[in-house]
Amino acid sequence: MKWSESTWQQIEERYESILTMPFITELSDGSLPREKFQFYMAQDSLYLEHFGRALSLIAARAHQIRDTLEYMRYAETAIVVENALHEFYFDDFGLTERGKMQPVCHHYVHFLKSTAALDPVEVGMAAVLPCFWIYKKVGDHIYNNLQSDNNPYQKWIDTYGGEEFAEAVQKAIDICDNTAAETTPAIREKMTEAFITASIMEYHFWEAAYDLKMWI
Ligand SMILES: Cc1ncc(C[n+]2csc(CCO)c2C)c(N)n1
Repeated sequence: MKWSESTWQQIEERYESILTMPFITELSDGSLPREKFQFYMAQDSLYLEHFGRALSLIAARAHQIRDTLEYMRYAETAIVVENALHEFYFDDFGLTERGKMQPVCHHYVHFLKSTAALDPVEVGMAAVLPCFWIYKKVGDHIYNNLQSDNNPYQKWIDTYGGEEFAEAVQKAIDICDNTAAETTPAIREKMTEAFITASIMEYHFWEAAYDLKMWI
């Protein structure tokens, strides 16, 4: 069994629990309160900037030059393309500034950046994978269960349902599988651990937005 298959099995239950979170169900039916989405967008905008930096570190450290190129593209997409989505929502939802990074976003980006900088590069690759893979799965789930054609969050939903995004995600999974196959059992184990930790952080990112969780 591929590394990605056995690792996904270990987060399957957590993934299922993401699908029933109020943030996700209300985003799907369009009833999510505006202030919760605003909180999410502002934090996500900060997240993307640092996620792009983590991807750039991985790009620099990748063993294969073709993987370097791939992670450079991911970094560019994270910063440029995804930011366009945020700009749209900033205008549309009356957000003027991103504000301070709040606890869950802070925890997640620091985990990603320290893993990308200090752990073996294989572990960094595994740590950033849930960001792609979970968003793809959640995006598809929402897309397939759309209840209204007048959803204020439609643009967000479309971003993660597209074909181009699907290809990028599959490529990131394949790189991790090839990397896992070539590395040691100890590093493979650390890859799995990092993947699980990042998956848990994805859950908490949405939970924090719904609860508007801020520093005291
Ligand atoms: C908390 C959080 N996690 C994942 C994503 C999704 N995402 C961000 S960058 C990227 C890949 C390159 O575009 C993907 C899939 C997000 N927006 N926010």
